[in-house]
Amino acid sequence: MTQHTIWQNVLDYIRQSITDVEYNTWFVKIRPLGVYNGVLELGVPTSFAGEWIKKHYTETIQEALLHLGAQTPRFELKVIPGNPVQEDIFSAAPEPGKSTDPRSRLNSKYTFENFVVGPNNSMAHAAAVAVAESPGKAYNPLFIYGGVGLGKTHLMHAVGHSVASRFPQLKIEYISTETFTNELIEAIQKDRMTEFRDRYRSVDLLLVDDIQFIAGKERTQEEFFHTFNALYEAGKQIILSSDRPPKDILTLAARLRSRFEWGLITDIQSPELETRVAILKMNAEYRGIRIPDEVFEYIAKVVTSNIRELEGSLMRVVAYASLNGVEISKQVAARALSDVFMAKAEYAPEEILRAVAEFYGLRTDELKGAGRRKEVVLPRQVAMYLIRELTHSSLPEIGQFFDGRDHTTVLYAIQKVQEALDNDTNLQQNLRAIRERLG
Ligand SMILES: Nc1ncnc2c1ncn2[C@@H]1O[C@H](COP(=O)(O)OP(=O)(O)OP(=O)(O)O)[C@@H](O)[C@H]1O
Repeated sequence: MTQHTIWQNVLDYIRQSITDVEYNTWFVKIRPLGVYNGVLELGVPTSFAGEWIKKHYTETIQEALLHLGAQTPRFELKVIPGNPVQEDIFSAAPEPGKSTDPRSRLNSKYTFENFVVGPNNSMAHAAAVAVAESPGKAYNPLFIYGGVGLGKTHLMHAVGHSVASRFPQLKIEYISTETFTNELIEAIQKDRMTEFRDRYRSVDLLLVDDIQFIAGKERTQEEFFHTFNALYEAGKQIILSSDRPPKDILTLAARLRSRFEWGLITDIQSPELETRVAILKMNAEYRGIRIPDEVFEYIAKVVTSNIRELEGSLMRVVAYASLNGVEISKQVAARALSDVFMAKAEYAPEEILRAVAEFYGLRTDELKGAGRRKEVVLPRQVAMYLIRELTHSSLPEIGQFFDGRDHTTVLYAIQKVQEALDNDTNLQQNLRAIRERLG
């Protein structure tokens, strides 16, 4: 099992530095065979592929192993003719739009059985179970919101799996808002609107991820409005996920917002320590890895941000121990995670501006510009506040960045946000979400 963990991490790292063509030609067919005395053994389909990879990618692979914490990065290539495709336990998040069978877009790991219920998500979980038991009848739509990597997609897919096995005749469609938008644009361009409408209006369960991205997209909102109505009136189930509640999705047409509020709105919060430990244990069990309890506790204490990072950290510890030929212990975990948590991010003002603009569904030039519309003023103040907090920029520099404003304007904005943060839990949550986006 461990070699898959390591290889998946290596691939994730390598992908950032090579082209898709290189990746698909040389890396997709490599199979991790095992780790023997700290040496990662990799299976390649032909000796030609082996030689090519050795000649051109040795450094790339070694660098990835170093990054994973291997003291001496070593790997060996073995020719495995016919190279059987193994079951991928790391089935990546589904890529909507790439498959023709909507059910295959559901990630097989994202089931109710694999979902740990804690105080942070029990309401959302209960609502999802109720919907899975009687789609279209319990809560419609079900609107799940919460920060990055906290399990919204997992819960949606879990409903999909459960409905698929209980009611095999029902048609299920999972789609991200981005894909919905892209498909809509394509349908308009290719004059295929009838097909597009038929497809989305004939489903029994529609799962739409990241609906906050519909903000500011008028045509998509219009089309989604009609899809929503058609399904709702026919008693079909709709589940929506978002990083914020409907009332905080600015530039969302009022008629859509009110529809999103018709059913049940439920949130997922960050998990507390016990739930984080339980999630780590479940993950290890799912992947067949044995780890001492104190290591779970250690990881759960240092990684508090989100569950995706929690899982990533567990995998890093497993990979680190295996590559260095040591048993997993608390000390080893601390070493494996040390550089991850030492590095404090330094952001560029542009990056922060972009994250704030995206969050509020605005353009960056609107944030920088002179507009005094209510919807722009607060986001602009938030951007100034975050730039001050997360960069070394001085007040005059920030003023300059915002189209040459005076530093007193920046100071005023920062004070406004500071004051508001004292008792505005909504704003506190929004700032947390933006920081999470920055990573
Ligand atoms: N309660 C849970 N129990 C077990 N695993 C969980 C739980 N919540 C989240 N996870 C895992 O955490 C990872 C991130 O979850 P998911 O992708 O559903 O988050 P998300 O809220 O949809 O994030 P994003 O906002 O980035 O779309 C997944 O691997 C998921 O299986």
